[in-house]
Amino acid sequence: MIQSDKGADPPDKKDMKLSTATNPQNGLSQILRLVLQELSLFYSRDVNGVCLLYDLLHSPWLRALLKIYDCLQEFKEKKLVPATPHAQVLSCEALLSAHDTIAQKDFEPLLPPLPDNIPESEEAMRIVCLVKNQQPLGATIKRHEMTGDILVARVIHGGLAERSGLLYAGDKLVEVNGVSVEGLDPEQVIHILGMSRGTIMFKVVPVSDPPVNSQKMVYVRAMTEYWPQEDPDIPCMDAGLPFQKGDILQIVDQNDALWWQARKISDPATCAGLVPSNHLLKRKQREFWWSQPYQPHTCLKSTLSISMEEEDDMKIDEKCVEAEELSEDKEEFVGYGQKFFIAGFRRSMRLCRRKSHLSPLHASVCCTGGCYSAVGAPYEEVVRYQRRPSDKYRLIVLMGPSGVGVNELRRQLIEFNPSHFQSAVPHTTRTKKSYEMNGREYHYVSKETFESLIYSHRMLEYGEYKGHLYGTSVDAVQTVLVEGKICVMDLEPQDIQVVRTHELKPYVIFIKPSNMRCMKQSRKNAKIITDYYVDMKFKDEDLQEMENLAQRMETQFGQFFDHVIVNDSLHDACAQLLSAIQKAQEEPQWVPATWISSDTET
Ligand SMILES: Nc1ncnc2c1ncn2[C@@H]1O[C@H](COP(=O)(O)OP(=O)(O)OP(=O)(O)O)[C@@H](O)[C@H]1O
Repeated sequence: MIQSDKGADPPDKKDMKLSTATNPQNGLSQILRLVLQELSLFYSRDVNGVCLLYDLLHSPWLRALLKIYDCLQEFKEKKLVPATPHAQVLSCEALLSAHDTIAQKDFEPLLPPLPDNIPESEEAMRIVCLVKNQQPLGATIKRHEMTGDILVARVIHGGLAERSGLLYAGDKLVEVNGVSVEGLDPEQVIHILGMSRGTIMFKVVPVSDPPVNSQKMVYVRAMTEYWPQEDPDIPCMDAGLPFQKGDILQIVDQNDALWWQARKISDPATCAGLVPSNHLLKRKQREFWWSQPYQPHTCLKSTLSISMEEEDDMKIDEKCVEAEELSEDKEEFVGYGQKFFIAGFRRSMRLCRRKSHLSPLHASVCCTGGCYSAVGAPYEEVVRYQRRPSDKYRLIVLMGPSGVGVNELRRQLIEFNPSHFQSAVPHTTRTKKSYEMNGREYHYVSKETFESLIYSHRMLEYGEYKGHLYGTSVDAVQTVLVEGKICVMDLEPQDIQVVRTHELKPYVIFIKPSNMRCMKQSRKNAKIITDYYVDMKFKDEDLQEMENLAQRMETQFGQFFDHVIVNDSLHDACAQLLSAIQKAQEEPQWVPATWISSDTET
């Protein structure tokens, strides 16, 4: 006993103090402390059995248990606060009762029990149970050419199979819902799957090396459209992803050289779909192009032949020179009733622009958009670009069918804030008039100088009108941007490729007419600019032509449009234009990846 007495530690006063100080309210801990104090008196007197009781009560586990009890008591008195505001109304009891109800419930559908007659030799098999709901399973199958085995050809990203993490491309299907697939065609397997409801059980031999998708995520802009339903080559039509020109696609899998998996960023929640790879789509485009009846290239058309209509135009042009020049002068002097001069709105400049793509000079120097869409890259890699405040502003390009209001909107924008928005001063080879100033209305240059600017690719757009050349140079645009202003220019769509450089980072806004009924109403007092007439009113044919041209432009060049504005009410269109320009300059936008890599190189 003495030994045990010696052996027993005296009550730890320090420890007890600590527990009293930290928790004076503790009921059981406190009682235990007092009992131990009492016992320590008998302990020294060696009363029979006291040592045993003392050791028991002094044991760490009992003390820990009592501490936990005390803590729980303390929390019981505290008010529990739910983590989310809408859970305020829930009481603790309600939550526990909900939990118990759910825990006791058997949810549908019940998975079938695993077959118990799996032979030893089938160790390498995997049983996969997927619950089919409204969604497709998200996997495609194929037959191995040599062995005839039915294999999982690909697992679609974001689909049911991929989310289960149980099926991989290359897995061999052995059974579907207990039916052996040996000797079956993929179509027959699909039929079995189609007939199945609820749970589908696959027996598979797992691929030895499940593919790992380590490629980085790539985003592309579709430069062409694709309709899987019209493509007989697609391995699985239902898994195809249709897209239109200009759609931004996230390429999530490029493991297959021919068929990539992609999803539209406008629809990120859906599972991916199959799209032709860059290489395959290019091949398809080329095949399609060659299969079309021969059409002389639009570039060549104008150099080779001048149609009767154009010859007529030329005759009429001659007759109208006087009226034209007069009206130009009037335009200059009146200056649109402005308090300040805005360059680039001259009638001659606007008319030459319209004819620019017909010009032989133009044709010999650059290839137009028609060419581009036939043989150009079907996907353009894009990245998110956010202009930094120290960067120059992005060039704003407006385009639309003649008469839609491109110049009206551009003019209103500049008038609204001339210290922020500006046009570039164009170049011309015509002689300066007495009231004009070099560098204000135009930069007046010789024909040789103008042509050298064209051949050195310093002209963004140019054309010939009444024997004179007119155009806008890169430097003229840069002059505006360097001044810290936003340069707004209008452009014919066939010139779009020339401005798409990392230097200018253009943001292209397409101005579109509204429907005929609205246009008839809104354009009652509008004036059209033509080669022959000054201030002519819009006729129904003009509005119809505008609508047709707008459709053609969208079909052919829609992939380049960053934003589309329907110019119905001028007031609304101006407000939309302002807001679009602000977003272009201040919010992240998709731009060609080459613009950004060029930035880092320089
Ligand atoms: N939303 C609108 N509502 C009413 N009139 C409009 C509207 N937009 C433009 N207009 C008028 O339509 C006429 C043609 O517009 P504008 O000259 O800007 O056309 P455009 O697209 O620049 O084509 P072009 O280069 O052939 O002149 C002008 O009289 C203009 O004031």
